[in-house]
Amino acid sequence: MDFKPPFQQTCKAILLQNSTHEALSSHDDDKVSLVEECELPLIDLSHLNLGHFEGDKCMNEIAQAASQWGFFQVVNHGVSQEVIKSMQNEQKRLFHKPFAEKVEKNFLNYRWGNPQATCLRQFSWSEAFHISLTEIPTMNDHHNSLRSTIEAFVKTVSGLAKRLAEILAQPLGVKPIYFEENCPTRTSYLRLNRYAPCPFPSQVFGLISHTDTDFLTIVHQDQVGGLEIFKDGRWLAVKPNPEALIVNIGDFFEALSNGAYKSIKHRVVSTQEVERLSVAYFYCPSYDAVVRNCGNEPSTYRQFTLREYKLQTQIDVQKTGEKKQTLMKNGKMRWRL
Ligand SMILES: O=C(O)CCC(=O)C(=O)O
Ligand SMILES: [Fe+2]
Repeated sequence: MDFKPPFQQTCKAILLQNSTHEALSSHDDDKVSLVEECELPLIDLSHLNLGHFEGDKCMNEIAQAASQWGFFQVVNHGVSQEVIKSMQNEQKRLFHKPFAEKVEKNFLNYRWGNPQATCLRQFSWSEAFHISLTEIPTMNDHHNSLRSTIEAFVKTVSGLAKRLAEILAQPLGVKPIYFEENCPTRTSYLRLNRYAPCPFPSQVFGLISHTDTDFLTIVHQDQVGGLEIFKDGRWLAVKPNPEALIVNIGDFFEALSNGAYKSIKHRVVSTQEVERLSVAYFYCPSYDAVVRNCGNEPSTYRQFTLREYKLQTQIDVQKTGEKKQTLMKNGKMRWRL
């Protein structure tokens, strides 16, 4: 039985339905073009344990990367190469299950493409399992090795996310207990991504441009490459470093920091030849935790909860086919004042 989602048929159907729009489309996110490659700021987390001077320097580097790039990579992060390798093997096994099985059982919240897409630029040529951390202990015994791998990965990555969030919060004057109080483990989640080879990579993205709805995201990408970030008005391809974990600031840290840290747009381009795997850990607050600027200066963001934000995002996606981070901008109805 075939494990592949019907990407090609779906894209053809979208094209048929919407040929005029596709032909006229001139959005800058539409275009897959050759972009320059960049190396993200690389931070060696072992320096945090080298005493005050080195530790403070490392913390400054983290805060600087968050404000200048919104993205950085870390090494000596505590997740062993063995766990990463085993995660990749488990992902392969999981994604290679028959498509019908993945969809019918809605196992681990399986998703593919984008059901709301009305044109190709809204379609993502990828599939994913969205795993809530509360689901992990309840996974049935068929999935013993998947469960133990996920547990090993999450155990380290969740501690890392909290640690990085606390480091980033320090210069903002956010109470050290903030994350302990507002981000219980159960509210974060893991996304296993698979980007299938795509026969027309210049026309459809692996994952369309977006920002992340969380405080921060920790990603491991394999050696294939394809992640691109929007920095200083242009797209840059992130050079893969399979030893490193990528950290990016999400919308909530941007609001909490009153814009000091940047939640920047990113996307994944498709490749024609090989599949690409990545795993992302999303560090989120509980649904009703209030996110507000904690500094002294006047806030450029109005306070909100994850519940409100998700609702707004759903409305935007239904209306426009994509998440509009621009809705964070402006007064009453919008997020950024
Ligand atoms: O696959 C990647 O490198 C990035 C994934 C991503 O941006 C996401 O899952 O939100
Ligand atoms: Fe993302």
